[in-house]
Amino acid sequence: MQLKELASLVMISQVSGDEQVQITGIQTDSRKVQQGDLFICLPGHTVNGHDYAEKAVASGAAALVIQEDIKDLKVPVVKVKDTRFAMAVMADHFYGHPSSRLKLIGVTGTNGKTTTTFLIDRILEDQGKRTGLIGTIKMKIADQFYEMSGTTPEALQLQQHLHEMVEADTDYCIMEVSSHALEQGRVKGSDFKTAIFTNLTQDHLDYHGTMREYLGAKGLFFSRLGNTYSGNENERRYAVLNADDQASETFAKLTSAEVITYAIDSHADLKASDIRITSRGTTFKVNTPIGESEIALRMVGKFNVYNALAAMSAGLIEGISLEDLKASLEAVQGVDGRVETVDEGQSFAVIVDYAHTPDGLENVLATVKEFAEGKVLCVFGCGGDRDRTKRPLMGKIAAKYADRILVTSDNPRSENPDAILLDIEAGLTEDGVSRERYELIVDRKTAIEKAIEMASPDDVVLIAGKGHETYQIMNGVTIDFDDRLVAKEALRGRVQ
Ligand SMILES: CC(=O)N[C@H]1[C@@H](OP(=O)(O)OP(=O)(O)OC[C@H]2O[C@@H](n3ccc(=O)[nH]c3=O)[C@H](O)[C@@H]2O)O[C@H](CO)[C@@H](O)[C@@H]1O[C@H](C)C(=O)N[C@@H](C)C(=O)N[C@H](CCC(=O)O)C(=O)O
Ligand SMILES: Nc1ncnc2c1ncn2[C@@H]1O[C@H](COP(=O)(O)OP(=O)(O)OP(=O)(O)O)[C@@H](O)[C@H]1O
Ligand SMILES: N[C@H](CCC[C@H](N)C(=O)O)C(=O)O
Ligand SMILES: [Mg+2]
Repeated sequence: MQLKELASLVMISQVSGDEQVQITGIQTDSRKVQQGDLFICLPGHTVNGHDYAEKAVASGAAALVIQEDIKDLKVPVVKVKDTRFAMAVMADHFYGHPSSRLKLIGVTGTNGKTTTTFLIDRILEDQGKRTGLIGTIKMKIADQFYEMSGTTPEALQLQQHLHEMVEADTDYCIMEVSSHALEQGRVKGSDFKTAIFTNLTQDHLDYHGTMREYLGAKGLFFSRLGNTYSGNENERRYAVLNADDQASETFAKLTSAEVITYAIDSHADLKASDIRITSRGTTFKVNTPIGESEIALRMVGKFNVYNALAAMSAGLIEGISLEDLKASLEAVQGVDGRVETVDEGQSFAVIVDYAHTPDGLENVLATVKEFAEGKVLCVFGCGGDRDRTKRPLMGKIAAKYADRILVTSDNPRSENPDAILLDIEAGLTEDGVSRERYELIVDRKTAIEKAIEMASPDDVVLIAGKGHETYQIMNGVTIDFDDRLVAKEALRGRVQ
């Protein structure tokens, strides 16, 4: 493709040099540039991509896209106002508008994105569809799996992955859309058929600043949806909203797509009732626009009823029958690291969960409390280089629900691990929790071993925060660490 074809996508752009130069790839990381690539310089949060322009040229970049002037460049240059915007539209064009060649379903919200995408994936696969999945745990293209380093890829990688899915003949891509992604325009250029909202509670205030800004970022997903709607079958767009979350009112007003609601407490198109939770699963009744059903999930927790309702809504949009939705949802064993039990035949329960926000922790602790016959022991921490204000809140929640609390490390990253524990302790002790009820143990392995050692028959040990993660990032170094394996080892070593 010629440079001028890509440059013409951005109205306010200026090309210097040969605009007929051939572009064979697009890259935003100088370390990955190959001969013939177009290197797009992104301003960045830590470093400035413009500083790597020369390196990119030395590695073979055929042309550059910049938003800041760079002197003495030896290749053609396109100057634009916003290289992130240019990246999104150029990548979408370069890869042949992949999002218009498959059905794209996106899930946003503070908690429940991964779980909901997995449920939708299962529902569609059971209909014989070829699916792609992009999110926190993995990327899937038909039957191939790939490691992911974040939740929502940058626009360039996203368009590339969608293109790979089109090439692999997938009918759908179901993806998680994080608030960071929305704020940074990572999904610009992606045409979603269905946009799903799970919930909005506190997280990521380090990045968004206030809940208002965080709400604004999520709102971008719905305001950009359905603007081309004309009644044509292929142009129909849907916003699936959780009516029990007040943010949904805002999103319903922002979108021109058809709104479908789900809820447990409020009036909604899909409404669940008669929820029953045991240590083995959750049953509920559901009223939908096409009839009633009774569902027995193998997944534990009221929050999973919300995730199931969101997934059912996506299924109904695709014309799937209630019987089939029920069969698919009931077949799901669970999602990796989400309320996952570790069973070595012990007399108490050990559960690993990915709750890493105040709301997530409160939900999972409330769920565990509901079926625990003995004490609840909770091992958890809070991530470093992330929202600090959630630390005391999570401490307070642990004190409210758990009988014994072991505060420990959860990816302290570049921060002092002891200082993070003290931030959590400040909230934990706010309501006068006694000193015997909690301990601060920086080493996560020791904390897990201790909780397992302390447990009595019928107790529940909840290890929260890392779920499927297989690493711990401490002092900037990443080491292998898997809560489930550590718990297994500790259970095997325990004197029963
Ligand atoms: C705050 C944030 O979102 N940062 C993302 C951002 O990094 P950045 O802007 O700091 O990039 P940078 O490192 O300054 O580099 C700027 C430019 O220089 C280029 N560069 C850099 C070095 C070099 O040698 N050569 C070179 O060309 C880089 O490729 C980049 O284009 O762009 C990078 C490349 O796309 C991302 O990897 C990075 O995610 C970081 C690692 C991150 O931790 N992000 C988290 C907060 C995040 O986005 N999380 C959400 C999930 C949250 C949730 O919902 O729970 C997610 O969607 O993953
Ligand atoms: N609908 C929900 N509402 C509240 N909490 C939930 C919900 N679903 C899951 N959780 C809790 O949040 C944790 C994370 O769930 P999940 O991985 O599905 O969310 P996510 O939105 O993908 O998270 P992330 O932003 O880190 O990718 C679960 O382990 C569970 O404790
Ligand atoms: N997507 C979330 C995951 C947090 C998981 C937790 N284990 C942590 O490291 O804080 C984030 O990057 O903020
Ligand atoms: Mg996720």
